[in-house]
Amino acid sequence: PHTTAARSASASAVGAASQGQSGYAGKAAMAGALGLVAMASSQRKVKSTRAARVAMNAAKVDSVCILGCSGAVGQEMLKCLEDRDFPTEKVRLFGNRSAGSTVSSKKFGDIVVEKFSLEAVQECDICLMAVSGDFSKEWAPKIAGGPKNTQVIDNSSAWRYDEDKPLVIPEINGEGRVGEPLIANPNCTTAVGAMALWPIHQKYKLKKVLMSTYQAASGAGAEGMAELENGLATWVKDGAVPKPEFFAHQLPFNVIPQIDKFQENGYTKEEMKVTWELQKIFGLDDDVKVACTAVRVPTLRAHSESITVETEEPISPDDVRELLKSAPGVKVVDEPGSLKYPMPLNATGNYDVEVGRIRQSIVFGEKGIEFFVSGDQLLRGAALNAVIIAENAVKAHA
Ligand SMILES: NC(=O)C1=CN([C@@H]2O[C@H](COP(=O)(O)OP(=O)(O)OC[C@H]3O[C@@H](n4cnc5c(N)ncnc54)[C@H](OP(=O)(O)O)[C@@H]3O)[C@@H](O)[C@H]2O)C=CC1
Ligand SMILES: N[C@@H](CC(=O)OP(=O)(O)O)C(=O)O
Repeated sequence: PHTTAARSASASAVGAASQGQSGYAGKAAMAGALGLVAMASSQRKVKSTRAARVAMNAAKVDSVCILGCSGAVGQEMLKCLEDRDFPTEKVRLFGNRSAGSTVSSKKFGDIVVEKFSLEAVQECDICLMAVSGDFSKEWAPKIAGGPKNTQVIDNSSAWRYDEDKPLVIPEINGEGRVGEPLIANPNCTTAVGAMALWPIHQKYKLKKVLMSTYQAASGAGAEGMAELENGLATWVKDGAVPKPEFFAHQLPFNVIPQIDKFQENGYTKEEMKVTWELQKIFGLDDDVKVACTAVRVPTLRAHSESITVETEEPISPDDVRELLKSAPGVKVVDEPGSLKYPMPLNATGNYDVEVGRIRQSIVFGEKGIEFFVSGDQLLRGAALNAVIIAENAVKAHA
């Protein structure tokens, strides 16, 4: 059946593809759209090609599954597995409303989306989870282990703050924990900022971090993207934006300074996630302070952040530029004279987080800098991060 979710997600992906994104970005969005269109229209049965059983210790696994394959993150996970030539014989897809539809994958063939069941997911070596935190709370611990010793890499916030569970950005703190049965992926805003902050912390030691964010509609999932697109399309047609159903307020022509629920201290949960998760991933001392203001903006994809840091050691913009040029997962885009700086449209569909506008802070002087980052939160903050963790797990078991 062609579900509402599949329809709106495919519309979103087509929209992203036609939003002026070039190269990988446009292609990625269009491929996602085509995949969902195929998923919706085709009921073809996938021929069962009984792959030779390859154990986890042969640098290639039998099967990887994506649980939540039709969502904003799940669709990108399949693209990452394809683009990175992930060492697996087979990819299986699980969903709820999308179950029964077919996704056409260039690399893995036609894949029929299966309804979630514990037994079916536990037939896979690795489960990439892109479902809600509540779903993950209930099912991730049951999935991890089982007859295939299934490893779960979870994108939700369910396990991030659990002391026993690794919270991993592979380029930062991935070593040593790749074999754990359940690994948590960070919040997308945290992951995008962390790519630039980690090299700075290692060299100059962070003392204070102040962040303001500009977060795209897709951060709220496929339905968030659809509401932004539909709102703009209706405004063009009728001259008015419909009442919001998904976001708390109208997003077109607006910005909303609330993402997730307010906490007792006046910050939102999204803002506190940045504090909690940078502390855990970087292993920050309690006296290093991190504060964030998280804002939803009417862009489709890629989160941007304005970041000010105070450091223990003197720091200069030129040194930071040089440092970040060789940092993994980072691309320095910092030529104000030729109007080159990070922007979400340019970061969309790219693995690297763009960093620019690097300048000495007039607040913190020689021990402070300010900069701007844009990174594709569906990739760096979710799908790509999870797939790199899984790649490292396969390599480690080889
Ligand atoms: N969007 C983002 O930028 C980021 C999201 N995350 C996290 O990743 C997770 C997924 O987010 P996102 O992709 O945006 O969400 P979406 O709302 O776009 O997608 C949700 C997915 O969950 C599936 N699902 C829901 N209920 C079930 C069920 N009972 N059984 C099987 N599948 C089910 C849906 O399947 P179906 O359509 O078939 O019903 C859909 O594929 C969330 O925990 C989110 O917090 C993390 C970082 C970034
Ligand atoms: N909350 C983020 C995306 C997200 O899903 O984050 P988390 O996985 O921490 O709930 C946003 O809306 O942009």
